[in-house]
Amino acid sequence: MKVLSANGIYGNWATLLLPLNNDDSINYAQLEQEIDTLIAYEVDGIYSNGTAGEFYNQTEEEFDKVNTLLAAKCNAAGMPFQVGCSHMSPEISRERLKRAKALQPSAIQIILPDWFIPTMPEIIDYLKVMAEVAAPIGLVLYNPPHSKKKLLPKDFKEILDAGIPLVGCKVPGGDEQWYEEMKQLPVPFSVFIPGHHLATGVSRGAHGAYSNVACLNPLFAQQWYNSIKRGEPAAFELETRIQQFMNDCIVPYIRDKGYANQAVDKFMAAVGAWSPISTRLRWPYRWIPEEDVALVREQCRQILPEVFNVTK
Ligand SMILES: CC(=O)N[C@H]1[C@H]([C@H](O)[C@H](O)CO)O[C@](O)(C(=O)O)C[C@@H]1O
Repeated sequence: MKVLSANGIYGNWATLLLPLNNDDSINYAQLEQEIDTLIAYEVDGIYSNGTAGEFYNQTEEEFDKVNTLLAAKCNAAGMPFQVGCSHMSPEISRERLKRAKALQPSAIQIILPDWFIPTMPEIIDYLKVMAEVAAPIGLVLYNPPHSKKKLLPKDFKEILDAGIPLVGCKVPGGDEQWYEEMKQLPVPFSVFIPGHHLATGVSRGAHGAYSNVACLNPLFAQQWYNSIKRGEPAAFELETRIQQFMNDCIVPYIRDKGYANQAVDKFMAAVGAWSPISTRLRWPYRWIPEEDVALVREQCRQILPEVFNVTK
């Protein structure tokens, strides 16, 4: 694929959920099907090895296999894709990055080193080396809500002022003030915020979402983004209901029952019923039982009937 600059990275990007068999091995047949479906739905882009792709829990062989598959299909279809080279270990991440380059992704995602909290000079040094390895492919910095070092707008400014050619970020977002400060970054920068805040986020200057709504149903999420882009007021009304569904039916699994964010992403995919991927997460993380799907699907049908009515 052609390399994307900051302005080319926008819209509704779908994460590649890691399909697992009951023995925790990867179900590659389901993975292929998942990629084919996302391509057929014409999402704005697909990315691998985010949290919901369980990047932190794959062997190097699995990493290569998952991403080779994704690259072959996306390159053939002309679908923009990003490879997640994120890893808690800087060394493993750098090696993943070297191998991912050969797959010709549109961009590459990384996280910050994740054992001892890195200082700003260490962060800049890390990103400088990673950007050199990645060039001419751009880097997107994934700074999740649970990151040990949470980057503020001023930190992104410091990184960009130091000449690090990051093309974008994937962050939890913030209030109006946060959006204002992100708008003032010194270079074009692709700011991606959580999926269920997309209408408001785009209205405040965000470029898109590496989206949890796409976990629920990628086609629904894409049509919502298209409506946001057309400036339709209905897109905001829909956002209210998406957030109602998230708050009432999904957040309690994280807040009250202690499930991981990625458990919820896979659960939402099962609720949306667009793929046969199970709710299972790799050891030792707990996943939400399949038995919960039917009830939440019913609740979702009440709040968001569109999820089950979308057609191309
Ligand atoms: C709310 C939301 O959209 N969550 C999404 C997050 C955030 O984009 C990211 O953590 C930045 O906040 O990324 C994922 O975990 C991922 O990459 O697999 C998918 C998940 O659905």
